[in-house]
Amino acid sequence: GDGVDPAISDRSLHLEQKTLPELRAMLDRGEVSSEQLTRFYLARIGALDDQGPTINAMLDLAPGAIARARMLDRHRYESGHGPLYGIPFVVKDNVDVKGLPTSGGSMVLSHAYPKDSAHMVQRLEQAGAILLGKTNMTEFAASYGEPGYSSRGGITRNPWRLDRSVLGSSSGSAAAVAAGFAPFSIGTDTEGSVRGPAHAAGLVAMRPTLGRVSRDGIIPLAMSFDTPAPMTRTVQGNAWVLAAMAGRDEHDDATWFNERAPLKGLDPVPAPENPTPLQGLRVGVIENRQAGNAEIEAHFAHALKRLKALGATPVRATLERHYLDLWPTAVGPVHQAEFQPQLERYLRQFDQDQPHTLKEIMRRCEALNQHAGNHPPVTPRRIRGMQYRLDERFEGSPEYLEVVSRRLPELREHLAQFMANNHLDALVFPTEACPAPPLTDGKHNDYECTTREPFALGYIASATGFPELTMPMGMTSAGVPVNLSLLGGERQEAVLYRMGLAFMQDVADDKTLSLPAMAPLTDPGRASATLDRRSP
Ligand SMILES: NC(=O)CC[C@H](N)C(=O)O
Repeated sequence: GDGVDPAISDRSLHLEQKTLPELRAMLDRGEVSSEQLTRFYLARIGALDDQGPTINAMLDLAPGAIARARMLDRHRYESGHGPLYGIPFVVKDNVDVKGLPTSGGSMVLSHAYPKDSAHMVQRLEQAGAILLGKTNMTEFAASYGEPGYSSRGGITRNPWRLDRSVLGSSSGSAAAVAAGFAPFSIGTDTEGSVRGPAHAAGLVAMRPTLGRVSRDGIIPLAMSFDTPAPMTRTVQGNAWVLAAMAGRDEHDDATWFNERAPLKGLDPVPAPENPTPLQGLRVGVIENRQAGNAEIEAHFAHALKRLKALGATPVRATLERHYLDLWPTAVGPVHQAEFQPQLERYLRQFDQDQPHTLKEIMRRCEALNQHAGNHPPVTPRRIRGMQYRLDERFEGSPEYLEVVSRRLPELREHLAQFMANNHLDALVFPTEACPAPPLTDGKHNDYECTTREPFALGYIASATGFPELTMPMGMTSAGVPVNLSLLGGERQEAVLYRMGLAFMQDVADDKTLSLPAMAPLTDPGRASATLDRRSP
């Protein structure tokens, strides 16, 4: 390559802090080019991911990103481009990208090259987005007590506090956006794998209605719940990304409704003149949930006041008890039954020398560990977890069929009824009852979590397939962000975005709140180190 462009050596641009809408405006005004942006992010990854704070957010980088950016720059002033044109992004390593392995973080799949890119990756690329690389993740997307760890990538660190977890399993996708490695990322969420990391990293994320976005080309965990989800720092940017990803795909039947009920109302909204833009919207405040942390409760109480000041009507809502404890009766049995057969169906696409069964994956994991001596790359707990999946295969069992054909539809039906009866546009609750936990089990005097299931309410969106928007509502005194969730009715993403836009705007205007408005790791010494290092 050539020398660093003067435009990006100008630290006053603070590209690592720019949100997607800000970058869109800068690109449109010609203040920065896509090539400059791409070089900047690659250099920043080079300086901060494997050295310095060792965020460990990234696995493989995509070759050709700079050439693609240069090509897009040549056509940038032509008409008809959408908001993602020329914008770099990163994607979780359980998503197929042609030319890179889909390893799911596992060393045993580090040479598993997919035949093609996932449908939604193709859609993002058609929209002009530039893939920088794949992100680290909890291996195979399920944690067995070690969120954010993979044998290929090691442990992902939380950019807000390096001794904290960024949760999982979309750990690298969250850390990358928070650390300023890309303005947006794609994660996947089965039972909270995007919402948890968004909470831990202070990001906006939408778990869309199941079927809004195709699951084609993604390592399955449990297809009854799996969905890709966009992660950003703003609500507007998030809506842009979801709109580009969403659509019907003949390879995923769940996407059938996208032509009949497309995403609506996600266009840029002019600055609200109206001080009460949420007038007429009713939010159900779940009364009978488990609290786990005093600071989160204080931020939540404040968030409700703000929603009210914006015109929304908070109403007390008491959920039927079993909605508060969906794992054992609804989510768990499906999760156990679906993983092995769905994974093995996915693995069929790979060449002969790749593993095609869960048993073979386990065998190779064990072989790896034997050669590694004292530091097994695959934790024994994970191998036990896979063994459990092998022992409990019951995709055809009466219990599983009962849950998928009766229980899950009932949960959907009853929740829709509950929201309709109470005229609720959304349910509102803290995304997690506890802040991002310490990375190790060591003593941490500044960590409080008094519930065993901080994510209990997250299973509602998984079990029903209804959309959930999560966004920052404050910072704890320990310096990690905490998020607010809005759970909407089926296909009601637009209403959630409307509320989220007003809420985040209001929060940004409130100078008394210390909010994760900027990417962490922005100290100027590090930024310059970033710029001095050359990218490929
Ligand atoms: N993929 C998922 O949604 C699983 C989430 C869960 N918290 C885990 O890390 O195991």
